[in-house]
Amino acid sequence: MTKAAARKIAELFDILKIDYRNDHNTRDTPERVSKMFVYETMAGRYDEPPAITEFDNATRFDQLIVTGPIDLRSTCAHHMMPIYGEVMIGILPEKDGKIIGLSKYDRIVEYFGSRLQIQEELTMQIGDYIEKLTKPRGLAVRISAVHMCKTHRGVRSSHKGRMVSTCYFGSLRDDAEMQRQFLSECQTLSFG
Ligand SMILES: Nc1nc2c(ncn2[C@@H]2O[C@H](COP(=O)(O)OP(=O)(O)OP(=O)(O)O)[C@@H](O)[C@H]2O)c(=O)[nH]1
Repeated sequence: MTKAAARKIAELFDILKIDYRNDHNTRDTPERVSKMFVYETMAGRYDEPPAITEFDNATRFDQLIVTGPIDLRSTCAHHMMPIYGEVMIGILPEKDGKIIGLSKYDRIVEYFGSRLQIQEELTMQIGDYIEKLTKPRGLAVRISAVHMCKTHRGVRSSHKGRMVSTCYFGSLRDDAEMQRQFLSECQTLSFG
């Protein structure tokens, strides 16, 4: 796949009149970009989802857990420009359910970020995956991100401008008080 993609990127460079054959800086760029797509920025399309260790909820802990900020690195589906930001995840565990290792939330974000995305779908995909895996009582996924397709081209908006998207699952969907608690924890974690 990397070899075939590198050939096509070289073809694109020819069309764009980028002389990668003679310019020492771009000589290996078709191969580099190809490897970056396959092994890095779009790896989530080709790799298996991360292995998730599940534990019994031995102490029957059923209060809100919030983890974050988890760094988000993704790529916009429309212009293939970077999306970067932070993800906060809130979990209301089921007393008789499963809990997963804390680091696995970061791995799940990395996995779904490593492909062409729009933020709304990314938010849902992370939530759906965690919900199916652990069946918590409630779940919240909140993403705050900068879209470089807006800051580095097109409208060239402020780098401070972010998009925030939040998805609630299970009992958190209709529990305004618990949503407030989640948002308050997000604020605490964001500002240390
Ligand atoms: N809702 C949503 N919109 C996004 C996201 N990422 C990019 N967009 C927007 O999707 C649109 C891209 O489609 P077009 O309007 O066809 O692209 P364009 O003509 O190059 O638009 P401009 O960016 O305004 O120059 C732009 O308005 C982007 O700002 C996202 O994650 N969610």
